[in-house]
Amino acid sequence: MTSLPTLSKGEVITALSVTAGAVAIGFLIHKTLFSNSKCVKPKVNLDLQKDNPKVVHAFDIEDLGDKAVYCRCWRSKKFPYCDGAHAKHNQDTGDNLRMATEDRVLKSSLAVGDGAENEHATEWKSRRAERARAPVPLSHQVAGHKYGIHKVGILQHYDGTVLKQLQPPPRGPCEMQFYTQVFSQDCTDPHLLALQQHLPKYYGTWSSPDKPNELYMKLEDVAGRFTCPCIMDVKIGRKSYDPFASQEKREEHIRKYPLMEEIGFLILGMRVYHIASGSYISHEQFFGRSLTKETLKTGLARFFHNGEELRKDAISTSIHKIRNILRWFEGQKQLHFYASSLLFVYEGSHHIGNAKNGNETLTVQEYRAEPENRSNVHLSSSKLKISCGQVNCSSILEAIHNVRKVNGFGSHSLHHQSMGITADMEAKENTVVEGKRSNGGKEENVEVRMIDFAHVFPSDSSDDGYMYGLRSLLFVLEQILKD
Ligand SMILES: Nc1ncnc2c1ncn2[C@@H]1O[C@H](COP(=O)(O)OP(=O)(O)OP(=O)(O)O)[C@@H](O)[C@H]1O
Ligand SMILES: O=P(O)(O)O[C@@H]1[C@H](O)[C@H](O)[C@@H](OP(=O)(O)O)[C@H](OP(=O)(O)O)[C@H]1O
Repeated sequence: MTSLPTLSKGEVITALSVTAGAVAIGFLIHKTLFSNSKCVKPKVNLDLQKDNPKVVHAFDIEDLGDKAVYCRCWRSKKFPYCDGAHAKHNQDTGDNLRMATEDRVLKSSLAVGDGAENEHATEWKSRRAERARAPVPLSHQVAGHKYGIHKVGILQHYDGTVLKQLQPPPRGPCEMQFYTQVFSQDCTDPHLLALQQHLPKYYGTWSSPDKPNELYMKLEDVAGRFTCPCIMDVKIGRKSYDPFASQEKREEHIRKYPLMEEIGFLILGMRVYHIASGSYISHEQFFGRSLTKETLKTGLARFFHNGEELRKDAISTSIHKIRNILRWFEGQKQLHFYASSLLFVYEGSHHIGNAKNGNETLTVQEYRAEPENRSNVHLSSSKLKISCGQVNCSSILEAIHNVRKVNGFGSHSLHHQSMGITADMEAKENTVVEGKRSNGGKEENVEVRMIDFAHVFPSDSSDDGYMYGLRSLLFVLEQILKD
């Protein structure tokens, strides 16, 4: 048996020190390289929802108001909202946390009373309000031009009106000129006054603060007061191009719908509310162009069929309204309308009388009482003066003529003629007070309005092409009713 060497006291102490050092170094190496505990760092979240794998808070942007001040130190008693706990945390630890400092945080800046931050909050508030007021594409546009990369057409203003961007000259300025004259406060021309009731109301011009040079016409939304509006756009007249159209444009229009001359109208688009499915069926321009003399009646009838029944009430009210428009045309010889449309709207929902209160949209009287809008009209008038030289209602013929001349286009004869205006005077009785009619529920559930006036020309004869179209349309509608 081998005996262990005997160590002196000094040797024992040295050996123990070396061993302890080696163990300590080994422990440190192990801890650094292998131990899980290397991940254990001071925690941000000390005690909030510890049984939850992830603490998530979602906020609706619309709900963000003055209380949108969020805790970032995770020590708030009101978490996720800030209670000022970060101040103590910063003091204790030398940290530099603060409440959430996003754009939407209003309370922080307001509470602090810091001028710059208040300005920031005010600016944010106004940006938010601006965003909420930004126009959106009109959801119920059934035909017409669409512009720009996003192919946006008519817009919907937050106040319920629609915005139609001015088309390039001469169309846009001519259309604006036409609306301005018809709805001028100084207007005394009985024909124009009588025409008001057949048009969407005109509320002057509008432009966005970002793009003040893009001018829009602000118009009554003809479908705005309906719950489930069925809408159809029908172009009226034997020619869909004006007398100054190039040969190329004439040929293109004739090629697109050779029957226009004979039929006198063309369905540009429609959407119909189908009761059973609770959804809209839409037809675009190709549908209208595919209709022949044989299929025209059934094609047109589609607009009045809700999948369950033919809405004869809507047809007869439409006929009544078209007759009123025809009467206006029979009494005037000063304007010719090309490529202009009739916009049909009827209430598609089950309950007749469902149309929203007509007074929800501005009446002309209300508009006239509104100073902001009045200044808009002055703006448009002064712009017009530059191009037309005048805005007096009595001189609509010269004004339209001038717009066309300024833009290098010709004009029809400028002769004024005095004519029988009995029918117009009758119609004038009803002028302007749309939405306050008292002739029963049915009328209020149907609209037939003239729209699209980019090609209106002064004349000294009656507009036979347009009247032909109206009579033809009346004939087909009456046939549908009879059948
Ligand atoms: N005042 C209005 N109220 C409701 N909808 C409207 C109104 N004006 C236009 N619309 C919608 O926008 C569509 C196009 O309108 P409008 O005919 O004025 O535009 P446009 O671009 O000049 O047409 P086009 O390409 O036929 O010349 C209409 O078919 C209709 O759906
Ligand atoms: O229905 P589509 O096939 O889109 O055809 C357009 C439609 O006829 C428009 O009414 C017309 O504008 P105007 O009524 O102002 O003439 C436009 O002419 P444009 O191409 O000259 O703009 C046509 O292209």
